[in-house]
Amino acid sequence: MTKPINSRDIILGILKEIIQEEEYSHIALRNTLDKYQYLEKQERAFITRVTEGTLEEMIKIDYILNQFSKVKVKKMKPFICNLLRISVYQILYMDSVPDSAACNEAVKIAAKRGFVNLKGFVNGVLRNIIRNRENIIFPDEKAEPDDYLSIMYSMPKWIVEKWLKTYGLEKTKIMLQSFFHEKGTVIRCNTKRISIEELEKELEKEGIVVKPAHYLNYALVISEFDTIGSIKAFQKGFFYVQDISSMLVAEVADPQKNNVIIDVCAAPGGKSLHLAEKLDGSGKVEARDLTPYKVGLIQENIEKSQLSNIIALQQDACTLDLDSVEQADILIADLPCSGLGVMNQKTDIKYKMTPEKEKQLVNLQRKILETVYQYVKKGGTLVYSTCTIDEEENIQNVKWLMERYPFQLESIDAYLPEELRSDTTKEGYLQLLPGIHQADGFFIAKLKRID
Ligand SMILES: C[S@@+](CC[C@H](N)C(=O)[O-])C[C@H]1O[C@@H](n2cnc3c(N)ncnc32)[C@H](O)[C@@H]1O
Repeated sequence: MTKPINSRDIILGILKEIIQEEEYSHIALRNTLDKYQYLEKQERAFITRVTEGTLEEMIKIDYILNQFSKVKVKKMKPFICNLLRISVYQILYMDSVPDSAACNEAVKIAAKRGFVNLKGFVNGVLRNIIRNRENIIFPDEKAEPDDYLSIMYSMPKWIVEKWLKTYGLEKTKIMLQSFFHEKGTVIRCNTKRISIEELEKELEKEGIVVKPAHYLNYALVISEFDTIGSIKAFQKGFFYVQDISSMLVAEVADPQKNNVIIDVCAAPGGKSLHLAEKLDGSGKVEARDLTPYKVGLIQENIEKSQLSNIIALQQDACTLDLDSVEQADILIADLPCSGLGVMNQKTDIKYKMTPEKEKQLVNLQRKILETVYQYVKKGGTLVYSTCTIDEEENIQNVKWLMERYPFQLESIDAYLPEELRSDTTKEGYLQLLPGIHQADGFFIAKLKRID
């Protein structure tokens, strides 16, 4: 008989993929849970909680480990380091796991994985933390606010510094806190297939908890389900998983009958599908992306949606497609970005993004914009969006575009719920901030071609 697989071993495998092999956290976790589908729901929940929790709290956990271990985190063997991290997470954040169990399991795993000589070290560090959990010394909030926020909310210091400068202490704190709140999964009803009331009933029949979402009446928040893929209403294409912020892109774009829409960075297709749905069978949406794999994802979603006015195409947005010049009534530029507005879903982003990578992304965004603006018809619309909250990737790119090319911002107030209207939306752009607004951190600007 094969030995049952230990959940903590599974968690360490996932963390290795994310931290050492640079896999995205949501993909590594999803692939592993798919592989171990036979595990009990409770065990799957434990794996998810410890993996996500350890990643969410990793800067703080490393800070604590450095305080109680002679060998600093940077010098530890990666496997032992991750083993200590998940154990500290269980000790400090999970009442359901007795301290002794977290510690003993860690020691057993160290021995089983060939680190017999480090059993004492693992045991010593963890017992030291258990004994001194009330005596951990953190940076002083008043004297060193950057360090304090960075450690208490496990956010790299360069991000904290940037946000403090742009948004001030109060908003930065709210945003940092928001990444720790469970916000449920937001879905957009495919109103061409089912009404929102019927969808609600279908989901409730499957035992799913359903609540209305903020801002838009065709969106819902769902919880208490195993995986999205296992929900029948999802398999039938009755809804799409999408945050409200992304839905607002189609609202702001405001497509009209027979419009031609080009979405230059479309995979997996959320915004394109929403726009096609709004065109109500008329016009055409070209949903483009860089690789066959990404185009395949869009195709899959088109098939599920059963919409007929949308096609998926492979096209590099940095290369001018002459046939598209001045063809689009609406151009959607939902560009690759640092993703710093969606860190509650993709926890590892904060560790993978760097100021240098962000600069490269700004260059890429500008390269794409200077190519694809040409596809907009005279008098047509360009909607620029990102899922980040850094000004360099957002309003500064919009200004950069307007300085060089014939575009001007246009008020978006008419398309937004009252609570989201402000001076900037009157001017033509919206910066959603996590925790401050009831949506992901996201940026949307609407520009009209004026030559
Ligand atoms: C923010 S995501 C788009 C999300 C999508 N609009 C949606 O709503 O589902 C950015 C996309 O840009 C694509 N991308 C990156 N570089 C690209 C390029 N040079 N040309 C076309 N697409 C690109 C990525 O593959 C990724 O799918």
